[in-house]
Amino acid sequence: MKLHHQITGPDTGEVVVLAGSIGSNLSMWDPQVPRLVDAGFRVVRFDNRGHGRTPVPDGPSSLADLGGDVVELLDTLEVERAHLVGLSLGGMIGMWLGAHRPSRIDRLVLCCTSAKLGTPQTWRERATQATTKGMVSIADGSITRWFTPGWIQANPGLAKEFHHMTATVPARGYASCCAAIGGMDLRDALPSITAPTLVVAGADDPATPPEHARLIAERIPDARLEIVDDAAHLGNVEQPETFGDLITKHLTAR
Ligand SMILES: O=C(O)CC1=CCC(=O)O1
Repeated sequence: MKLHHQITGPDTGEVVVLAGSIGSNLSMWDPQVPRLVDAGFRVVRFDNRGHGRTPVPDGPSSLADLGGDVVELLDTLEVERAHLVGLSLGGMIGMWLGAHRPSRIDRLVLCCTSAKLGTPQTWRERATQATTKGMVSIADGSITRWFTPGWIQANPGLAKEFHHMTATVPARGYASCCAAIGGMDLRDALPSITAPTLVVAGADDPATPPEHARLIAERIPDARLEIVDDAAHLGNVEQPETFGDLITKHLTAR
């Protein structure tokens, strides 16, 4: 599927693809783009299928479908090899690509993500909630997982914007990506990833807690783990400087 995307930064820069969470759109990466562009990268970010301005697929998707979308995007842009920074569902896409399309991936940063999350039933229920109760009910739940209570209290305007971001995702698009997460188990694929990998977790993330990050870092050869304090699931928004530093240092380390 053709992904709606946005490119920022010099044509000659190494390409960094930013892959986001379920219920988001490419603007979730706003805090990291200027830093990456300053470091000389050409930043490519996209809306997952069924999210933002990318079309809604017919029926459930698999993680291989979402990974295939990114490969198609790289092909369209004539990019042979890119770094990938993914958060949550975006990190799952990154792990899938690292394991199944290793020639297309340079370095990986896997933020607030999991190699296996919940059960197929959990995600069928989430999909049914989206299509029967509506996306405002999904957004009401997401916001409490995405941010710590203190951050929401201190940033009511931004919290409202992120609530709106999820509430306006098409329910069938969200449900399609729920199926991809429910059907995913990347645990046995992790040891085959050869890309230099940084795993970042939010210490207060209730959705993909630090122990999920630890498992990923233990199974990917030579991966490094960082746990960021005072961050829930959208750690890149709650702790933008720390995430920006970690990502940029990992991608530029020689
Ligand atoms: O449940 C949430 O909103 C957190 C989450 C799990 C996978 C993902 O992309 O976001």
